[in-house]
Amino acid sequence: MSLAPVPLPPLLAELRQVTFSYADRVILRNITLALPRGKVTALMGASGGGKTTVLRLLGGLQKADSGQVLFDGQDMGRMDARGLYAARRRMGMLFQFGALFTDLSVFENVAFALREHTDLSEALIRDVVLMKLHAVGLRAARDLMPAQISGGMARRVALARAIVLDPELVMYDEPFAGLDPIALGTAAQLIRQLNDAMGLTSIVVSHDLDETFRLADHVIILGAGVVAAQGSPEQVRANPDPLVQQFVNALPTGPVPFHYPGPGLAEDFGPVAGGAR
Ligand SMILES: Nc1ncnc2c1ncn2[C@@H]1O[C@H](COP(=O)(O)OP(=O)(O)OP(=O)(O)O)[C@@H](O)[C@H]1O
Repeated sequence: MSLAPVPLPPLLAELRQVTFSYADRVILRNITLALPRGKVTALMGASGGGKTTVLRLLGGLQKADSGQVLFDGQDMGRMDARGLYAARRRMGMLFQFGALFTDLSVFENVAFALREHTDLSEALIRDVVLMKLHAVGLRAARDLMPAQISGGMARRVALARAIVLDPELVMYDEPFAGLDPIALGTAAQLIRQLNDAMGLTSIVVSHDLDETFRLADHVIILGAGVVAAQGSPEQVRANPDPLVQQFVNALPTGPVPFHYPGPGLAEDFGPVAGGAR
């Protein structure tokens, strides 16, 4: 008798009714979102809306005030230090401007996590590093120092570093920031290729609307601490919510305010002629 394989749950990670605050400032309000397994999810929204905070919660770097952060069906909020460490080993993170170690070569930058977290032989480390560098097109750049490579290449080295331990979930925080259009297109294509070839699940925080909508299978728009929309790129584009429309059409005015919330003008400058507030 042959046993049918047990199907994997369709979601690799989820936030369920999560609320999170820094001190007494609520950043995320009862949000529920899902990362479908094997897909590229884009997390977008206005600056300061809590996107990086979502990544930090998924990575177990912050704890939710309430609600559940599930990774492969397990509640990260209930894990002890050992469980968290094991979960993080299954994740690769490429954080905003994640700098390379400037005094290590490209090769050593990628090898770093292998040396820290495994006891692989030198020969195996070499093979794994060269394989990852090959995947990002930089096998021949192994001996260069970070100062000798372009910004786009550095981003690709950081990508090779993020996938060196064969993670299941890769989190990219603004992987396209500061890249020219060609390097940006290359980075997006790489994220897609690595996701599909390595059977990863990816989440990409990005402000680049066009590239990100092209790249993603699933889009989540965060606005003012809540999920304004989530679904396929087409579903999100068609969502009539004013905040979503302001965002997908890059409109300067709409529900997302220009000013960071705080005291009124009169409070800082005194009464203004004409009654401006
Ligand atoms: N360590 C911290 N302590 C207090 N407040 C913080 C901290 N980190 C972030 N915040 C605040 O939390 C809010 C959400 O920040 P977060 O970095 O998650 O937003 P974001 O959507 O990623 O923004 P951006 O797109 O500009 O990077 C911001 O208003 C920020 O000021």
